Amino acid sequence: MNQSKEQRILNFVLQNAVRGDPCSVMDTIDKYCSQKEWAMNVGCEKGLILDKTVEEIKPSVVLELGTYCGYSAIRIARLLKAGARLLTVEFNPEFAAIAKQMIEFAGVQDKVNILEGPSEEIIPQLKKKYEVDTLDFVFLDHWKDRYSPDTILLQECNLLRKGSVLLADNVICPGAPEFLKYIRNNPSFQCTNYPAHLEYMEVQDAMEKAVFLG
Ligand SMILES: O=C(NC/C=C/[C@H]1OC[C@H](O)[C@@H]1O)c1cc([N+](=O)[O-])cc(O)c1O
Ligand SMILES: [Mg+2]
Repeated sequence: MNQSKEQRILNFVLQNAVRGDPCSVMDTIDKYCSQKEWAMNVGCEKGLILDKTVEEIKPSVVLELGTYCGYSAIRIARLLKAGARLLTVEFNPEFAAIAKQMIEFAGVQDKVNILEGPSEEIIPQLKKKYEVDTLDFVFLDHWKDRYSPDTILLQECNLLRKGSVLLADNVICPGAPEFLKYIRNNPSFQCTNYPAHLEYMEVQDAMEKAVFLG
């Protein structure tokens, strides 16, 4: 049975990146996906916006929705302080298995917990099963039509506190119009838009940051 694109990306990393070096893994994934096969990693341009947001917040507890191959999980985890942790949710078991190997190769596995399953099932479990009080930072990069229902669910589960920061990828391409409408009209959120390009393409995209005001 021929390999998946995600398996080819992992193999390229295992053969070309430096084990234990997160930047080397990120650079190698970006190299493969810009030169050989496009894939939906946040990429290096939008990755810098993600880096700056994480460095600004210095979060202790991070939730990522949409792990895929683990590129952004590695990107975030490499910047986390000692004792801080990233919970990343992935619905697709094949992607979760690839991400696990990618994260271990990068050497950030001690900071990352991959939670397999649909976000709408996992979010309500975060407090009791995963011992989360509130989330300092949430990176939304999963199904675009889940961004607003999951943001509502995070609030219903009391997982946001005054100052919690959401950062959403792809609000222009593929687009998350319902999320933008919801979040920009909600007085409980202070929104900022960061124009950028779709990963590895000369196509307009943007990220949206939303700070929960409590
Ligand atoms: O669908 C996208 N992301 C949805 C990801 C979905 C993943 O999370 C849940 C699902 O199991 C999948 O593994 C996407 C699509 C494009 N795109 O250009 O098509 C670009 C991006 O950055 C994206 O995050
Ligand atoms: Mg994305």
